[in-house]
Amino acid sequence: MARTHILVIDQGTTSTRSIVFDGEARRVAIAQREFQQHYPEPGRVEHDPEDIWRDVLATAREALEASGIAAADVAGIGITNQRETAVVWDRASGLPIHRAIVWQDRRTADRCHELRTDGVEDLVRERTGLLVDPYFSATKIAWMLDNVSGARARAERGELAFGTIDSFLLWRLTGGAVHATDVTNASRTMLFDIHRHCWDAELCRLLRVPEAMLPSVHDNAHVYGTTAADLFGAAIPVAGMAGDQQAALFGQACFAPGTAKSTYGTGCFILLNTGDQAATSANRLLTTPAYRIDGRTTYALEGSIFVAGAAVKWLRDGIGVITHASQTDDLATRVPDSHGVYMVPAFAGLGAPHWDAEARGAIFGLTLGAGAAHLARAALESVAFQTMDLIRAMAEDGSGRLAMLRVDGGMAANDWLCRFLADMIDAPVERPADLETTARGAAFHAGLATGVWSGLDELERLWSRERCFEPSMAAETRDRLAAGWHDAVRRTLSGNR
Ligand SMILES: Nc1ncnc2c1ncn2[C@@H]1O[C@H](COP(=O)(O)OP(=O)(O)O)[C@@H](O)[C@H]1O
Ligand SMILES: O=P(O)(O)OC[C@H](O)CO
Repeated sequence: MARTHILVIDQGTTSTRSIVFDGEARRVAIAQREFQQHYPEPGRVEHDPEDIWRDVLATAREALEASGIAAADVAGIGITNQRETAVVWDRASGLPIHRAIVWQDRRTADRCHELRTDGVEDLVRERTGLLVDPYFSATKIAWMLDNVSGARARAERGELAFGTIDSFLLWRLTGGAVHATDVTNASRTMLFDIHRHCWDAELCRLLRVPEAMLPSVHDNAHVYGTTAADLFGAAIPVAGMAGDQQAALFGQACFAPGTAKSTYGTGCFILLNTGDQAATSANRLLTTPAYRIDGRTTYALEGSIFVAGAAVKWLRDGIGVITHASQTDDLATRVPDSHGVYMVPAFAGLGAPHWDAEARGAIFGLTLGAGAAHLARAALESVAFQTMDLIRAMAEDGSGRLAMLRVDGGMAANDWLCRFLADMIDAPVERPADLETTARGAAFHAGLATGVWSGLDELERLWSRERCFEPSMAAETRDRLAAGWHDAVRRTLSGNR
């Protein structure tokens, strides 16, 4: 019997999901686990790679069991992951030498400042499409090599391996046989030349990362290796890998230049397909590979927002204003406006277009009339305002007016947010029938590599829309709200650090 199902491992910032898709890309089963975040000091965020591995195995086995599909009927595994998060492990034992340093971690802000002062930024922009920021992996890797005793010498001798989460999982899934990554994850390290498609020796030297510890880099749809037989009862090919934001673009079937998606998870990442052109931005957006299939690269412009759902999580876990994230929908609907309250959620600095690692969160306009509903509304509004700024930046960079924006991620379940977003970007917001588009994108890659699906036309037909939110706000109201937001951002950037 032909193998027709795909198992996807979606390893996000706050949770790990495994999902089984059938040959029509329909979700058959899902298993999910939240895992522990470590905040050892202000500005530092770490994950224990062993927690991640434990949850990957547990959810993959659970999803397989719930689907009723035998491992032998799975055509391939797709992996998609939180990007940039850096793991360094010992090749002989397979054990990490330090907890993973997460993409939100700001500990290397000073080092990045130094690099900018040394004039490295232009080279980084030109070769990698990125800016010098602690967000990306390179300075996190160097930090581990400099702060774990003996690590740098071991890395230089080739005893240590670096990987983003995809690469670490591939290593574990294949029983230590394969050390590889895909082009989208490689491109987030600040070490990968996105035009020549290889690790850049000069950047490795400047950023002090020995090339001996880097994985080999492949297409997104590619058979990377097979799982160790004892893990699932049958060997399964690992046939697709992609960073979660690029996977979401693919899962949203944004295959044509000019199409865009925005994913609302912990952070929010807007990617605009620019075709085979690695378009550059005059507004501090990133240039990044969207996918590479059969050796052909499609690029995207990316706007990276560090805090989206995390602001809602903070309302829940940080200050206890809500007990469940979805309550923000109802709370925001209950009040006619935010009562002049603006939240600038710079909890982890500000990403595009400001790139200010030192900025800290702020709430403006509090009066005695402000309550929980206004705070919840201000948090949701801040996510839409940030999206608006980045879509305007893309338009200024020459993308033209956006015809529509496809949304996904856990927070896109929020109807109020989607309506407000359509108003603020003044374009329709389309929500797909299944919000698990990140996993779908990874499934598409694994399905292409294993022959479950034949090409992009077929994948486009598998996408379906659940709802479209049309803009209806008066331009004058939009301009007034946007002006209030920009004023709050200005004040945050000038004084709050
Ligand atoms: N209905 C909702 N309204 C607002 N925020 C939500 C809603 N549901 C989930 N969220 C937020 O979305 C995030 C979870 O989305 P998810 O895509 O699972 O994130 P990740 O992949 O980064 O772990 C959480 O930060 C949560 O606060
Ligand atoms: O975990 P998410 O979905 O917020 O995604 C994290 C991004 O990949 C970070 O670049």
